[in-house]
Amino acid sequence: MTQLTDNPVHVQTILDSVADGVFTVDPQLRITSFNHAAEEITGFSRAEALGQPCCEIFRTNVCFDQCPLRKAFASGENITNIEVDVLDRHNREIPISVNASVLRDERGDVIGGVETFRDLSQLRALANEVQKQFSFHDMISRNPRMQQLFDILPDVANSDATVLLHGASGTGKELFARAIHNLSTRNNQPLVVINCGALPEQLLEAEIFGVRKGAYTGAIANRKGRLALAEGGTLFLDEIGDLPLSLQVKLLRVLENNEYQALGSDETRRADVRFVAASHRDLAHLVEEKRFRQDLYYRLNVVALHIPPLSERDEDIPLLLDMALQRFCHKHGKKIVRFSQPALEQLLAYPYEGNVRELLNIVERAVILCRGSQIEVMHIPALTSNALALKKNRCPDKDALSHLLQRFQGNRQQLAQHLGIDRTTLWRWLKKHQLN
Ligand SMILES: Nc1ncnc2c1ncn2[C@@H]1O[C@H](COP(=O)(O)OP(=O)(O)OP(=O)(O)O)[C@@H](O)[C@H]1O
Repeated sequence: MTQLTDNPVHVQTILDSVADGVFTVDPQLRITSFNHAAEEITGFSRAEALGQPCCEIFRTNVCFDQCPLRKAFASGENITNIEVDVLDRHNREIPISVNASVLRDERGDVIGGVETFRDLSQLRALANEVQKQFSFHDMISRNPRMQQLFDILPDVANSDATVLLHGASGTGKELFARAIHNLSTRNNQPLVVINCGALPEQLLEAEIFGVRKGAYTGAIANRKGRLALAEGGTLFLDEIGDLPLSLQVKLLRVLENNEYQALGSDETRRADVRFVAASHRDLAHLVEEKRFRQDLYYRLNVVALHIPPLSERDEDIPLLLDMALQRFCHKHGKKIVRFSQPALEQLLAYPYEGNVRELLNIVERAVILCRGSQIEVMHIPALTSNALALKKNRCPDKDALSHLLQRFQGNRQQLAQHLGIDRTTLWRWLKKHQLN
């Protein structure tokens, strides 16, 4: 009995009825069949394609080093769902997903290969649309609590009121501060950032309020503080909970009547500045412990916004992973199109105690390590118990920390990077053990 597939016309009709592009090649990779969808996606006609080397017609970014058909020939295994870009007849890049398999005769000898591919343009466009829909001033989130914050931010920004941002490290407090500044009428004046936890008291005072020549040994000239640099604009006081009590009094005075004095000077200056402060610590708790002035707390707490940690917004992780992949591929000039399924599962299950910052670090590292077109499990750091302890933001003991400090020859930036923590956290740890 003759089989349906014995008749080449039937075979072509069957192939043409498939929505995916399909072409076959001989062992020398010359095209032996080309279906209708392949014509549609590539823009080349069947007549043009037949007999040509497949890399002349089906021009992808992996033809020369990662050709799926060659891989299938070499391994004898099917290659599935590789995402690549193909150039159509008019040199437009089209994202596609490719499968490749070897074709054998009855004796098992290789007689060619078949490649099928699906146009992902619409899917990609949809994904971009989703990203846009959930984006707000460089931030992305589909979490209802975050969306509420995005919603009220324009009004908050317009009010010129002091804002207190509360959220764990890496949740995006600085991005919120920037959005508030950019949405406010002060947006044509500077936004100046100062981290209140990163400097010892005297230097911090000089940094915020400015310093008069001779106020202390290192003060060799008059210098403007960040408050003066932010004139007309916004001053973002990060880690306000770390502000020493003496400076809290000074700051309160600026908040109450816009007046301050530079370090070592008795000349009173006026400031026209909007304040946004942030803390990863609960300021009310610090007030109870008498480490933060209650009057300053009330002054700062006019509009308080709480940014939820990433662990309370799982729905954001896939969005952030996609955004991070795009961002770091662009930065490092790579063409990685996705995460493999096992890698994605691992990334979705990750604890991200360092919040969005940690997620970004993990993806950037993976992008740097990855040579192929998708991120694999091996590109993602495994969670060791040591890493887990550090992730919980627990401070290591004094010996361990001092040993690490020596290993990095006192370079705090490198040490913080090594530990996967920000410099402020490291500074707190060093302070705790009196290592600074
Ligand atoms: N929702 C978000 N969408 C996109 N990127 C984000 C988002 N939230 C945070 N990021 C990114 O994560 C990183 C950390 O954010 P940011 O510095 O604003 O956090 P933070 O809360 O101020 O941290 P810290 O308390 O340690 O100073 C930045 O690179 C920021 O761009």
